[in-house]
Amino acid sequence: MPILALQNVSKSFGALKVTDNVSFDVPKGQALGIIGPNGAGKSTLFNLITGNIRADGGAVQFDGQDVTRTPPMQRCLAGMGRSFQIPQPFGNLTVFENLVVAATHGQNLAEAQVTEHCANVLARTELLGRANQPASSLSLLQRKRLELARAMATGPKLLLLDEIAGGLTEAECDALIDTIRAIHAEGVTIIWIEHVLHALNSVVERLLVLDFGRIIGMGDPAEVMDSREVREIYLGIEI
Ligand SMILES: Nc1ncnc2c1ncn2[C@@H]1O[C@H](COP(=O)(O)OP(=O)(O)OP(=O)(O)O)[C@@H](O)[C@H]1O
Repeated sequence: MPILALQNVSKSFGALKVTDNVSFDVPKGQALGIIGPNGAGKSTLFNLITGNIRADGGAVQFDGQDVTRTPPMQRCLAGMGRSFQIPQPFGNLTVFENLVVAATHGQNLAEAQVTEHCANVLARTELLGRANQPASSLSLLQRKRLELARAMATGPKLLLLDEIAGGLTEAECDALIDTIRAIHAEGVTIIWIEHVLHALNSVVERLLVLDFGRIIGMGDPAEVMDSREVREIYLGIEI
């Protein structure tokens, strides 16, 4: 059974069709990459999956349940965690306090378990040494790590990452990839939108390409990247 299934999901903003009859499944434990030109509808697709925006048509199933009309908070409690393209921590709270907020509200964890759970997430995201620092004082890589940690603190079965590698140096990117790989190895299903293709392709097992809200390619990353339509539309290479 897939952990996530979209069937004919559509969304328009006025006359602009941003999600055009999109259907796909994600098996449990898989890492799926999503690529596409700016404005292709990638973040909108995440918003439809998490419930931040309501689809005009179609259905979303998560972990065997129809969640098409379920609010984002309930989807989070059911096991969907996400990072945002622009990190959105509580700047005045410490790194640890940010995780406590996520763990307390994002999953049904007993109060006595919160501290241990958050310490564990800090270790897995390599933020233990920053635990008592205000979030506003972090470097870009640390803010990306905190964004990942906040999503992990909600105890996700499905982790949605929105351009988490953007703006990092090569070395920082490699360090973040190691962390994401380790999370994936623990069995967390991942859907990752990313423009940094080498980072994405070093983690994902399957690639989905969006263009003007439509899926124009899906499958093995190397085969998808090699297809004529993807090379023409996404990479702008004339064949
Ligand atoms: N709330 C909204 N109201 C109106 N138009 C929107 C809204 N959200 C997104 N759009 C438009 O929908 C289109 C797709 O936006 P979206 O952010 O999903 O693209 P994207 O593929 O994530 O782009 P990028 O790679 O630049 O982040 C864009 O033309 C955008 O301007």
